[in-house]
Amino acid sequence: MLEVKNLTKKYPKFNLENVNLSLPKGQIMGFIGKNGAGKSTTIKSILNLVTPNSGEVDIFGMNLINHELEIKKRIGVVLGGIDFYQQKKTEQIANVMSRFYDTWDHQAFKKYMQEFEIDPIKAPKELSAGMKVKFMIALALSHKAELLILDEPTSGLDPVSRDDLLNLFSQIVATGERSILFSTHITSDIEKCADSISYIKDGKILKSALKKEFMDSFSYLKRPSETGPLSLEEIMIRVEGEKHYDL
Ligand SMILES: Nc1ncnc2c1ncn2[C@@H]1O[C@H](COP(=O)(O)OP(=O)(O)OP(=O)(O)O)[C@@H](O)[C@H]1O
Repeated sequence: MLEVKNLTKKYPKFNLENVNLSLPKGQIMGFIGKNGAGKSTTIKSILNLVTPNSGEVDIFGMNLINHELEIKKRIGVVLGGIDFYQQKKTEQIANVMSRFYDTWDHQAFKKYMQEFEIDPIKAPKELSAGMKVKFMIALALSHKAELLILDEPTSGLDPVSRDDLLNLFSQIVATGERSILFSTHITSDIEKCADSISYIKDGKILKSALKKEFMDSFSYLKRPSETGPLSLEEIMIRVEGEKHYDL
């Protein structure tokens, strides 16, 4: 579904260096890293929303630069909230969206809106944070997006809404036909639903692997007294190290 090869993006004070990621069909990849590690920069570079300095992105087996329109019709993207058409009803937004996608299925859209309990006459500004993400997902599923890329979709959600959204992710990929890449710094989100984990630190991928292999690869961080496996939170905290303030 998604192959990222040696993606590099240079900002004046930050470098994204040789990012490699591989996401097969039917899987969820959790993309984790602390604030400022480069998660959003990676996602924007993958989508060509910022121009990478080098590297290649293939989606559905096609090069993104050569087939951008074709590929983007088949993906759904959620980057933060909804900052368009704040005043329009969600159903009016769907009508606009439907014109861009020849795969648009309006019956499916109505069904998703019912399933997700989103009122079609509400405007985005009247939706809660969780509802906004679900509305964006309803739009993506209605144009039959096969790959969903979401930047911190669970940030700002309460534990119940987060759990609900993560269950939805699992159900979206359950048929084996769709894949999801989502970034977060909430480790429990990843533990709950990701098949694979990619960990970015200071602009470099520290490890990208299936969940078990990923967790096992950090067992060297265990202290002698610890017998059970480390949680992802413990792994992150130990990898990042303690900061000492000179107060
Ligand atoms: N447009 C830009 N111009 C210059 N530097 C930028 C730009 N966008 C991001 N950066 C820098 O790139 C680095 C990585 O930022 P990025 O937003 O990718 O991190 P992140 O992992 O998504 O963080 P967070 O979890 O806080 O959202 C930061 O140091 C940031 O200041």
